[in-house]
Amino acid sequence: MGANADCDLELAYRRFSLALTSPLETAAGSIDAREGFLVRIVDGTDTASPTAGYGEATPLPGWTEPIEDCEAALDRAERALAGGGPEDALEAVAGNGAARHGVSLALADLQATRQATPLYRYIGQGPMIGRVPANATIGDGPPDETAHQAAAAVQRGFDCCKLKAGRRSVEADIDRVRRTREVVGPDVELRVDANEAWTFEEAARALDAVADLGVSILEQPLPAGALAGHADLRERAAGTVSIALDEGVLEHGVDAICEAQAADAAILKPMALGGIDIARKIAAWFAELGVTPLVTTTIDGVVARTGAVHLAAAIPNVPACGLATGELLAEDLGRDPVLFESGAAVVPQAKGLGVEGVWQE
Ligand SMILES: O=C(O)CCC(=O)c1ccccc1C(=O)O
Ligand SMILES: [Mg+2]
Repeated sequence: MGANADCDLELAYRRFSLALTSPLETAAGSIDAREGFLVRIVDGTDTASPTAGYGEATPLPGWTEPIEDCEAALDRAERALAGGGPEDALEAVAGNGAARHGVSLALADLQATRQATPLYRYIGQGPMIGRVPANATIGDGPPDETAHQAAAAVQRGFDCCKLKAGRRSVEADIDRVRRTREVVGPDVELRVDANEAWTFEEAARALDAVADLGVSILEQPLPAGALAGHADLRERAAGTVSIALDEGVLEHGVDAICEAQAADAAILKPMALGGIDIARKIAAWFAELGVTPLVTTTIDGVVARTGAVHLAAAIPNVPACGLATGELLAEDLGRDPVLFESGAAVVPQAKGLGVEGVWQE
């Protein structure tokens, strides 16, 4: 594809590092900082008041390409956009989840901004949405700390908490959930995410216990490869607890998961899937086949987090999503346009993403 005569798009990116206030403990390891690239695409033909779009490429080990590959892909995209157009830039980052996320988000933000449309309406063509429900994210800490953090989240207005699990024995995790249920009471939704930690026998024990504790979703109890195992857990749960796949979504894709009847819900991480455009199509496909799509960040900066909020707003009737992760960061790329009120993210209604002031010269 040749250069587009109507526009002269220029891509630039810069590296950042954001510390977490305290490490997020998970069964797959501890996350203590997030390093990535802020992406900007400017239309150079608009010399009077240049329009810009912003994206973020924040790789996470085990979930996306390594940061070196991400940088190399962004470098290719910069040259592809200068010598060609948007399609060439997207082709240059294909297969690199984080890099494609950054470039596609910057392009979508630019286009939605030009059309004076909030990003979620630009990508979804759907109705106006005021808020999307969100869960609080609670790390895999000791029982007291877990219960205390959940109680504090409820104090801040959340009515859904997702507890990370799987670093301890199943019995210790059941104790963590029991203590948490005791302090938050019966009306708060509790979910458990084991990040692939358990054997089938362990997962079955955990499932029976968390069912009695009123847990709504058990996320990725078994390794990603275990499609039949998750299908067996679904049968065992018999509708009491929903089984969600997260790592398994990346490994198997929509059709294999639905065919195996391995999930009630699917966790979609736009950073890992390659962008909110791709994630939105996957969400619609899952929904069509009766699996409930959910959105979560990978503990990203404000640009990617806000992109995830727009994605969630483009999914009809989305349940509580893992969007409230900005509070885990000690620093950010700029001011957060998303407020949380009564456990819901207030969706920005300004044009584009609605993120401003992230690219100081
Ligand atoms: O869903 C949430 O509440 C926040 C996101 C989250 O838990 C997460 C963040 C980074 C990497 C993996 C995961 C996960 O869901 O497994
Ligand atoms: Mg998960």
